Amino acid sequence: MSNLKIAVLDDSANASQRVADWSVLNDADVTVFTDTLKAESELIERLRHFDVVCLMRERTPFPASLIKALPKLKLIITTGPRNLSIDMAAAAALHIPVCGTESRKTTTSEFAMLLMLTQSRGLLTEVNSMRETGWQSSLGRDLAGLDLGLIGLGKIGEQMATLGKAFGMTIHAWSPNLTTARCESLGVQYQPDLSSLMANTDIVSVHMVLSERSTHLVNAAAFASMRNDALFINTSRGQIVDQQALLDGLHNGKPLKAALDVYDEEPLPMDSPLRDTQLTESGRLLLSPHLGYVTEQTWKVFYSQTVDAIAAWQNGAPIRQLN
Ligand SMILES: NC(=O)C1=CN([C@@H]2O[C@H](COP(=O)(O)OP(=O)(O)OC[C@H]3O[C@@H](n4cnc5c(N)ncnc54)[C@H](OP(=O)(O)O)[C@@H]3O)[C@@H](O)[C@H]2O)C=CC1
Ligand SMILES: O=C(O)C(=O)CO
Repeated sequence: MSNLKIAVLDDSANASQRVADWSVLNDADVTVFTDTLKAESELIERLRHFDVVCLMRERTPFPASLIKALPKLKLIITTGPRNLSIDMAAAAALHIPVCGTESRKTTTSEFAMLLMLTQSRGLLTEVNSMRETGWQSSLGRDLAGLDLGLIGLGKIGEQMATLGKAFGMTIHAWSPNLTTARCESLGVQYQPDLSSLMANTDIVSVHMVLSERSTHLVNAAAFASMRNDALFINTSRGQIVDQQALLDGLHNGKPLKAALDVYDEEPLPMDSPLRDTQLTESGRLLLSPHLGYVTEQTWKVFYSQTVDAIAAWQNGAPIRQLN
């Protein structure tokens, strides 16, 4: 195959040059785009000459109409184990394989702990007040001794339980199909339903996969059952949480604080109600730009497996296909 044209859609500027070794591919021409286009006509114009498209997560919509409009497209690679923005049936119908990569569970759990620590100590407001020549304005809270509630005890949830215990927290968990046996094996307190988890913990962190059955799982009733002083963290997917219910909850003090890494739409639109300055400037709502998985080590896994998948596909060898 000659002159394989590869498009990489990655909003982390220069990451591809730093961590990927494209030279192992035969006669490949790689172009990296760091801006995120949403309009289909612009995406068609950008991608129509490419044979392979590599998507760094779910920011770019990849519906059937786009897939059908890309005449040269032969292979799609996405980072991570799933990508809900790709119309998998349309790709399959056109015999375009879609490959995924592995993900490091430690990367996102470390970031969720960072959000937890930052919000518990009011770090951002303190740092900002220092920059403005102020000095100590709030009392922080130790994590040790607090109850941590995990919605989901899968790969990342399990890692959160390990980290939370290392900080001296008592770990509780709930998810629709979670078993007491799994909780016992991980030294975690099983909670029978979401409202019990919300009511019995100081910090709640979401670690579920998004699908129809988890969309708006965390709703107004769940926020209403939270403790006073509670902190809410979401590093999973924006749609698992009813955003309006979270905003209403914050205005009513339940949760008292929140930290979000993921949104219904990414990048987060400038006019999103989540950018409520009353909440963000007071430090009650911390917003990060989907950083949970963005580290050198994870990017090396993503890019090395991306390059390997393209090389295998070029050579007719088996590839890790998603379905
Ligand atoms: N912020 C970031 O950068 C990153 C975010 N993530 C996100 O973190 C979340 C957790 O990831 P991870 O721990 O690997 O997930 P897992 O695959 O381990 O699943 C976590 C839990 O989600 C539930 N679940 C599984 N499949 C589905 C489904 N189809 N619909 C609804 N619920 C489901 C299960 O709970 P039950 O058995 O009760 O159904 C499971 O225990 C995901 O949303 C992932 O996208 C991951 C990496 C980086
Ligand atoms: O797995 C995911 O869903 C991510 O966000 C990154 O791998």
